[in-house]
Amino acid sequence: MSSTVVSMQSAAVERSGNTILEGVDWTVTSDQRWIVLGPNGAGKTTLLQLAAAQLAPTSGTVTLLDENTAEIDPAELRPHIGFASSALSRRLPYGETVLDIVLTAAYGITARWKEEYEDIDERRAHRVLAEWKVDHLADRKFGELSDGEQKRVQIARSVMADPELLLLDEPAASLDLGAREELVQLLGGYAGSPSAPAIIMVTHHVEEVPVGFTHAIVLSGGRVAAAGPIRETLTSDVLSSAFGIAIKVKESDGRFTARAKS
Ligand SMILES: Nc1ncnc2c1ncn2[C@@H]1O[C@H](COP(=O)(O)OP(=O)(O)OP(=O)(O)O)[C@@H](O)[C@H]1O
Repeated sequence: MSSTVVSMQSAAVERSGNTILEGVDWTVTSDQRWIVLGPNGAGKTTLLQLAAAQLAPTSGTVTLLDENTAEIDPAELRPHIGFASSALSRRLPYGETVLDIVLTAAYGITARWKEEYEDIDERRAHRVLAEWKVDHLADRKFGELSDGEQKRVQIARSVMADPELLLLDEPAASLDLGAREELVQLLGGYAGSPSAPAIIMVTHHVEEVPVGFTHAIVLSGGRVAAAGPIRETLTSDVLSSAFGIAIKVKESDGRFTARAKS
């Protein structure tokens, strides 16, 4: 049975006197995989930060894994929430091995120091690396990997602690076509697994939406322009209105494309 993982009611975020998010009502359940889409500056990363317990709403409520984030130390929630973003990746020690990058996630730290790891952790790290097709790189230094390989290692790291919620901020950004397609396929396979956690993925491109993602939320100017089942939300009308340009969206075999209407 599915359970509610994220619940936001009238959530708003103000920063430096500017309203960045406003009136966000949103529920994510454990069996759902969400795409967050919207123009630059629409508030996508800010929404993800609310869902990661990295940011508290200025008003309204954000409940994560049954805990109101205003009433609990966010540090208690974070081990249950996997998060991969390029900002986080830049903080990873480039000289560490891929295996250590993933292993340290079991302890909520970024660099190996003097921890004694259990065999069971090491076996899980290899299993997770294999799941994201980077196990053969386990002994290589993280900083020496290609962008595509680093992205997959980051995701492996974010699922190492078996989170109940997985947040991905533009996981396919800057990847070439081959690396993007490889990642989108892996994400699709993962999203389709009943044992996967709830997933929320921010992207700029509908072409990056993996098969198996079930829902989408479209932001525009800090507000929810549309939210719901993916095929009802990633429509030409919704995206044309959110991006302010006539867009034609097509879906084929569970994958989406979008281009300006000529
Ligand atoms: N710390 C901050 N102080 C003031 N304004 C901020 C801060 N962080 C973000 N903003 C502003 O909030 C708005 C939303 O930012 P956010 O990064 O959430 O948008 P986004 O949809 O993820 O954008 P992008 O697609 O460009 O990554 C932007 O106008 C941004 O300039």
